[in-house]
Amino acid sequence: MKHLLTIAGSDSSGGAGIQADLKAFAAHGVFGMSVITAVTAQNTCGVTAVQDITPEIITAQIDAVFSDIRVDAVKIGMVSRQESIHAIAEALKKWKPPIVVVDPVMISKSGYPLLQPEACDALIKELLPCATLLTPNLPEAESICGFSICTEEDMEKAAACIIGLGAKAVLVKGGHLEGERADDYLYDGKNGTWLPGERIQTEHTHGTGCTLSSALASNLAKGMDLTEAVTAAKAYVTTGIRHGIALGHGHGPVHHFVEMWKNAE
Ligand SMILES: Nc1ncnc2c1ncn2[C@@H]1O[C@H](COP(=O)(O)OP(=O)(O)OP(=O)(O)O)[C@@H](O)[C@H]1O
Ligand SMILES: Cc1ncc(CO)c(N)n1
Repeated sequence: MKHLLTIAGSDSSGGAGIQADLKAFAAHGVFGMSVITAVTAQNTCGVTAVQDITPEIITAQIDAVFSDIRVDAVKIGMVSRQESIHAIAEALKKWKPPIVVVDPVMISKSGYPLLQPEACDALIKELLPCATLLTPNLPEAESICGFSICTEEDMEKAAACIIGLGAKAVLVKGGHLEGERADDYLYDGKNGTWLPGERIQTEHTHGTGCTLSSALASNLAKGMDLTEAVTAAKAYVTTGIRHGIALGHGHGPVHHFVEMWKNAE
């Protein structure tokens, strides 16, 4: 069995963050572990408060896992403070996990900042170069690249810019583009691939980005190549969005289909 670690924030409503990651890991039949970077008070309507975990406790959690257990892949989500980003980058240098998927979380769907403004530079300089694959949405890619992204051509330009900054591969997600499509663009510095996706008309998209990056890390750990891993992860999140759960009064979470136990006997 593959062992996966998520380094991310907790979402009390269970739709995004650590909770989404562990559900996606379970659905992919891998063993999930977690390092919590922040506790958010959050529901389907938005985020009301954030308490960051200290860099020392983040490092201690990472060391506790790696000193005892083989880690086949790491997924990194919300890390809001510069000092926490630095601690994680140092720990990655020390433990050298073979696969690191970085979802550069910046702002929640409801508009709450999950990355402190002064930490954006550290994310670009310290975490981005550790990424086997970086998975920015359009506003995140805009912050990283410093230009606005409105067309598919802009998405391709952003992907090239992010490779130039040191990520080994990048998936620029088109979920925030206007129109009928939710196409994503994968680029590894040599080959570019468009992954077609139809936009599903729904309110219930809480946790799409977290789910996609965790599915991706699982697929890569299981030995799929980049294109296979992204194709399968996009299919997983699309099904999850199609069956989004009308929970609470705001944006309900994507569904995770955990059917593995039926085949376990
Ligand atoms: N309404 C939709 N219909 C179909 N696919 C979608 C829709 N919204 C997003 N996606 C897809 O979901 C995946 C996650 O992308 P998205 O842009 O939503 O991430 P995100 O903004 O980082 O999410 P989060 O807010 O959870 O951080 C991408 O593959 C994207 O194309
Ligand atoms: C903890 C957490 N991580 C990531 C997201 C994605 O937006 C969120 N809403 N909450």
